[in-house]
Amino acid sequence: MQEHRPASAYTNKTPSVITIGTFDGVHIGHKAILKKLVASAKKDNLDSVLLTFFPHPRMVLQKEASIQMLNTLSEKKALLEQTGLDHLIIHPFTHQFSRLTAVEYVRDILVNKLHAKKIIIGYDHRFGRNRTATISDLKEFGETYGFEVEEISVQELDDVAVSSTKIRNALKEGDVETANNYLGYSYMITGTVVKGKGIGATWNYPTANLQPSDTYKLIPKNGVYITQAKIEADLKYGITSIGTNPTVGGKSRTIETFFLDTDANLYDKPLQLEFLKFIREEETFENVEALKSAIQQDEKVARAYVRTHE
Ligand SMILES: Cc1cc2nc3c(=O)[nH]c(=O)nc-3n(C[C@H](O)[C@H](O)[C@H](O)COP(=O)(O)O)c2cc1C
Ligand SMILES: Nc1ncnc2c1ncn2[C@@H]1O[C@H](COP(=O)(O)OP(=O)(O)O)[C@@H](O)[C@H]1O
Repeated sequence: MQEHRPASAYTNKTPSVITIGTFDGVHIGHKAILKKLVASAKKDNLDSVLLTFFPHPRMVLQKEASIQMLNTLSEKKALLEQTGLDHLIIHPFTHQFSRLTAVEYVRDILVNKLHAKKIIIGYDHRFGRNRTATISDLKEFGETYGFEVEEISVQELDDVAVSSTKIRNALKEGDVETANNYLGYSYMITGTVVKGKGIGATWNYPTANLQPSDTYKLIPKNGVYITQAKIEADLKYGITSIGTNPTVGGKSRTIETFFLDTDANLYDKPLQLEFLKFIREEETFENVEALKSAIQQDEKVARAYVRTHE
């Protein structure tokens, strides 16, 4: 897969089959559309192209600082890499770009730049300044400029939209198993290990504090989870606490993991944490002793899980 950023960096001249969208999560519904795209490219000797916008239009137009995404851009790239897609075009969504009229966008970008022969797109796709153009406009443009439009049905699109919303909602409820079923892989948070208060190690439960790489990444509900991560080339299981650590008077939210059976030094190292199962809610314990025995119990639960999953 070749990456092009922005669209003007795309210089390939091979006629293409294109789909357009955020594809946040690259979940099983998205994969079905991408499979269709890649198969269509093969059949008609076209290059498959995904045109995506980053930052997300809502981050730019509505200044939604709180927007939460299932994938960071680099996670999305890694997931798309596995689909057989030929070209990923990441175009920055700016105010200026948003003012392109439908005809300018179709003619200058889709046709002249990307050499569209076919566009596979949802029935409700809207584009151009103020999102006024519809799929029937796109079909008319297709007659003028010589490309075909394949419409993704209500049913197919509903499956996609529903699973995206369901994944977000499931994660916000801590239900990572449902989220993972829709994603087709384990939900992950990517980032770097940073210093914490240094309390964990004094209890024999050192915890790697994960600082997510991107602020827009959706963090699952506060609570304790079974997780896994690659530590120095080995896959290790962990117990991860997401929360404000109320027992020790914490204020800000942290993502802390005690990894089973390792004593690796993880400070300043990259970490990609995969979420496997919710164990329990975050609690405010009477004292540190009660917290420690709760963590011991969490470890037992995790070890039992590992035994049945290895
Ligand atoms: C598996 C696990 C479960 C935890 N559960 C809770 C909890 O329910 N309530 C709480 O206040 N802190 C909880 N903690 C967080 C501890 O308070 C935290 O690890 C401790 O403050 C050490 O932080 P440090 O990395 O800054 O040293 C949990 C930590 C782990 C590893
Ligand atoms: N099994 C382990 N799980 C997590 N971190 C570990 C483990 N063994 C060693 N470490 C190291 O210990 C650090 C955490 O120790 P801790 O006392 O909790 O300090 P901090 O509060 O700075 O996170 C981790 O960042 C990592 O470098």
